Amino acid sequence: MPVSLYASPPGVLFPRGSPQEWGQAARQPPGLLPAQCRAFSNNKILVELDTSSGVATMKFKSPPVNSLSLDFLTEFCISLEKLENDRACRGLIITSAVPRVFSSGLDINEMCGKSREHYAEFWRAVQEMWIRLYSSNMVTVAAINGSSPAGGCLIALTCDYRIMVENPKYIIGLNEAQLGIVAPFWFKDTFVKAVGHRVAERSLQLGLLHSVPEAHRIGLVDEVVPEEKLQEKAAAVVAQWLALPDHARQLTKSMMRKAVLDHMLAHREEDIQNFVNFISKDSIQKSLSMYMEMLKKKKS
Ligand SMILES: CCCCCCCCCC/C=C\CC(=O)SCCNC(=O)CCNC(=O)[C@H](O)C(C)(C)COP(=O)(O)OP(=O)(O)OC[C@H]1O[C@@H](n2cnc3c(N)ncnc32)[C@H](O)[C@@H]1OP(=O)(O)O
Repeated sequence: MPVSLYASPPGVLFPRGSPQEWGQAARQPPGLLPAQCRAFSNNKILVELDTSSGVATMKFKSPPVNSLSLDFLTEFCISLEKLENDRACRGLIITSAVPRVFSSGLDINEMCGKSREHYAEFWRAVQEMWIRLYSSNMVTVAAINGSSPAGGCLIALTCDYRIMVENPKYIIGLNEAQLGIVAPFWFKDTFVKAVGHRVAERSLQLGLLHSVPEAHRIGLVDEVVPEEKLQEKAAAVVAQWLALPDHARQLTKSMMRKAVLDHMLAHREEDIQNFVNFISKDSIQKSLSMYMEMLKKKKS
């Protein structure tokens, strides 16, 4: 019997209704998937569950860069909730269906020129995503097949294990400082837990985006593999973790993560107010606009 880490997840984000109804229309037509496979999909995410192994693969499919918009985050949380409530699912591999990018992080458009109410709603959705993934009962593995800055890196850090594809063009890290913004305390805590205080402090202050070998060296990713080996490796890692009794692994996970999770939950509303006040400042809006301009110029 799975042990619930947080028996009643916060769930403030969702329009209450039936999560079962969601995605039905997008189910794969019969015959395209093996009998032991179930799939559901929405605009931005595809999930395939292999019921024989109990492992689901979640693929981000929101081109051009899988940025974490409010819609994306909502669909992500609903997908996580569905899997968490599905007794057939014990493990989750998160990866990207968009070439060369795992996720570009929070959608900067959601943080520019919007109302305070919008910023609050957006930030609550970012928190919700992290809470659900960080407290998940499932074994979670990030199969990072592309660049993964800022919020994209946070998703990977929030998983139990990270495997990244070796590619000299891919980068990963919490680069918020480079945008003139600040990674909040729970991003920082998640990072510190993975790489240790000294490495995290230097990386955060400088807003570093690490190459794949460097990310491996500092412990930001656990393993590096060639692209063609990624799915096989991720499946092997999940199988290894799932070989343990669920209750022992889940309680251990809960114990290891409790302090960080409790700290965040205790300061959730304050964190939303901090975000809204911070992001509404003219100087921050200017920094973000300049960063977006820079991204666009880089292309031309
Ligand atoms: C006191 C403390 C209080 C606490 C305050 C809290 C403050 C806020 C904390 C916020 C926390 C997290 C922040 C983030 O996650 S911000 C997002 C940071 N992300 C990045 O810096 C990544 C930027 N993108 C890239 O580097 C590259 O796009 C890429 C991912 C490496 C891919 O490169 P590419 O060459 O394949 O693609 P590119 O041509 O650059 O981009 C294609 C189009 O996508 C647009 N775009 C890219 N990233 C984003 C994004 N994050 N949001 C929105 N749009 C994005 C890009 O502009 C291109 O658009 P277009 O085609 O030109 O229109």
